[in-house]
Amino acid sequence: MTKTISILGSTGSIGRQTLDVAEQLGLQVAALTAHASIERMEEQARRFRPRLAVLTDEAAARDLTVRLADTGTKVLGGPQGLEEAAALPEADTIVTAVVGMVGLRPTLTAIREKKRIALANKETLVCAGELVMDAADTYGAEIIPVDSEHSAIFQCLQGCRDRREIRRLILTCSGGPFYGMTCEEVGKMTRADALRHPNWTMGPKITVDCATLMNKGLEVIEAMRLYRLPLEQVSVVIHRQSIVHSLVEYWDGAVLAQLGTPDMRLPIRYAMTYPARGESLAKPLDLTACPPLTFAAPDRATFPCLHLAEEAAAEGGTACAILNGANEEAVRLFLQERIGFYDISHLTAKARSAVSVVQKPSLEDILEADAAARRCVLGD
Ligand SMILES: NC(=O)C1=CN([C@@H]2O[C@H](COP(=O)(O)OP(=O)(O)OC[C@H]3O[C@@H](n4cnc5c(N)ncnc54)[C@H](OP(=O)(O)O)[C@@H]3O)[C@@H](O)[C@H]2O)C=CC1
Ligand SMILES: CC(=O)[C@@H](O)[C@H](O)COP(=O)(O)O
Ligand SMILES: [Mn+2]
Repeated sequence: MTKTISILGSTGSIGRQTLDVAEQLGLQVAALTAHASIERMEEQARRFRPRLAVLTDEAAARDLTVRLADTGTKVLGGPQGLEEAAALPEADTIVTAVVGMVGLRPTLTAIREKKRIALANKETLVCAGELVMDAADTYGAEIIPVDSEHSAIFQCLQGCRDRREIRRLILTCSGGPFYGMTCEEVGKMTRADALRHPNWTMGPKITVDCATLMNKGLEVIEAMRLYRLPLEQVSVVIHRQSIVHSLVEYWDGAVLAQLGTPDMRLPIRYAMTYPARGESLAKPLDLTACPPLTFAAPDRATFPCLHLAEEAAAEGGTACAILNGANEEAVRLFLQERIGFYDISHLTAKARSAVSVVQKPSLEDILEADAAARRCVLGD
């Protein structure tokens, strides 16, 4: 059971909900980090009194130092601050809630420090999942998934003593805001349209990934790495209501599912209280009041990002880091309204064709693959 946390990405959607859970469970907070959200960070630091507050943007960190001068909180600037936060001895649990593969180095640091890692930052596992899981085994660090589907699977695997009993994992997928549209209709969708997720309120990058279905592709890779299963044992089903969070099918035909209202505080809380369960303060799921639960096959032709991710997963090596780096840059351009919706999949496919894949990669190979993919998307 967690007593003291540090949160990497405390000002974001997962970070803020983690602080709500921390308050409810009475946890201490050792460190908070963000990129440039000065006001939100000042408010959080005054409320939770961490020993360390980090803003990776140096100018923002200088401003925060002045603002927090009357508190006992030390302020650091720059990306290396994330690793300092991940290594702080007071924290037993590090919540990785930054967006993007910037979470990779601090996650490795936390693993070396044998922390419990409550992992929301899926891009880290997509780019370097094998390295991360091997390091966790070597150092004896626990990785508890926070992503709702992977938490659901983690919960359905409690009591499974032999992973060879699993026939397949079934990830549910809402289908996003453009479900059921034709390619022609989808091609006209704007930033504002893509940011309207049907069931979840999340940060902008993951919300766009849900609209392209890249989020589900990243989650397929995340599941393969977390549970060390091949692509053939990870499937996707459209479930518009986001009430069944994912399922595990065993070889004897039993299919176990975890259900709940779409509320990230449940998987966040479970990662803190595991193996025990805390109490939810939200309204319980009322099965008689919820809409009919439906299931359908995903449309990989209209949403090519899912297939792009599955192809990268099948190829292995640095293919997933290339996919992820290209997608991060393409989504950034889409959010800046500089490219259209289908340019995200086109640019990602272009980077996958242009950048060579290295098998059995080192950390340096992965970082280089990521950088090359980003250069390809930006035309550098
Ligand atoms: N939101 C959700 O419900 C879910 C999220 N996830 C995953 O969790 C992660 C976080 O998602 P979410 O909370 O939605 O994202 P948000 O965009 O809401 O928050 C991102 C956080 O990361 C910080 N950050 C952004 N860029 C950098 C950077 N370059 N260096 C350091 N810190 C940075 C932000 O700081 P600042 O505010 O200063 O920009 C903010 O604190 C993602 O990997 C996402 O896929 C998984 C499942 C559900
Ligand atoms: C809350 C969460 O875990 C998100 O990753 C969510 O799964 C997004 O929903 P879809 O990808 O199913 O649209
Ligand atoms: Mn998810």
